[in-house]
Amino acid sequence: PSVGVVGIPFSKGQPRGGTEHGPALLRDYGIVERIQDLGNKVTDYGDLTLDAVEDDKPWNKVKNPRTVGQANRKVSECVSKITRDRQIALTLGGDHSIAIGSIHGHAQSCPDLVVVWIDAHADLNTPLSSDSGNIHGMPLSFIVKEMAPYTARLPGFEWCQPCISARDLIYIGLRDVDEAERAYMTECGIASYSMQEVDKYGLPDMMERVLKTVDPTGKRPIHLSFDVDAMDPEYSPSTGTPVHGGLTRREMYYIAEEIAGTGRLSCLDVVEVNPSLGTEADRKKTVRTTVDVVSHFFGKRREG
Ligand SMILES: CN[C@](CCCC[B-](O)(O)O)(CCN1CCCCC1)C(=O)O
Ligand SMILES: [Mn+2]
Ligand SMILES: [Mn+2]
Ligand SMILES: [Mn+2]
Repeated sequence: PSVGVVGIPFSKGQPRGGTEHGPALLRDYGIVERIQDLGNKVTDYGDLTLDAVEDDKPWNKVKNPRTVGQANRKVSECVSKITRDRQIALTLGGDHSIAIGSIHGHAQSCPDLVVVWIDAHADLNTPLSSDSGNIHGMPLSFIVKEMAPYTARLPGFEWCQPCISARDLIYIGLRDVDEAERAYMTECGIASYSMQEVDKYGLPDMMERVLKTVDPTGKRPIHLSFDVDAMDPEYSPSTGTPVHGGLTRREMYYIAEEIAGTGRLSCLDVVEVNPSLGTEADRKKTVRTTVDVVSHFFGKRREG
């Protein structure tokens, strides 16, 4: 298959500087070559140029709304182009707010996509419900149509229309969900396989249920949004919002191999690697694990 890689050096969806260096670090550790060596045809589109918007005052408590909105408009245009050319888009973040643009852009060329969101968090707060005001905790509230009654239109997001239904979204790995997010998930009927279900069903059964729930006909393009904090901090310590009790390296390999096995992966976001956090050893461990996991999304199989 052919893959289009784009770096999204962005950190304004959250307060910890460093995620803007994610794309460079992932490239330094050979993420492009690893995918090429697996027989994929890879086009590297380089990094987007993302500027801060002057005088970008908060909206209520929400920080950097115009800067995040403007950046995601560029992400949407880029991902729309890559997926329109029938390439699998690989977006290298950057914080998770970039998923607003990547799903929006992907949906322009693949309107029947489904979203598998692998994360410790639901990222379903709205500009009104968020206690942090960090947009990386809100991306899905801009994207899920059923969230419209609970959210607000922000300056900088005039271009962004919700583009998926709640039934086209499913979570894996949740273990730190805010009260409001839990309520929205119930209200909108969004399916989720938290770490409790991972333990209850075990990965093989769970992955079968995940794919049957969100794509029963087994025909729809998959948008996989991978927040590295879904993994246990033992494997990915250098990330902004680590939560204990996460997925192991082996579990991520299995999930990635199952998704790759569908042959329908159409866009993969890899977000929230923050090289500025933790020790040098933490940084190395985080990026090496992430590059390894990504190779399993693009054809690496332990069976050979
Ligand atoms: C759980 N929601 C948080 C974290 C969002 C993480 C975003 B991700 O992209 O990394 O997944 C935390 C909200 N607060 C809960 C109460 C204690 C302080 C943080 C938020 O800021 O909305
Ligand atoms: Mn996230
Ligand atoms: Mn997260
Ligand atoms: Mn995170």
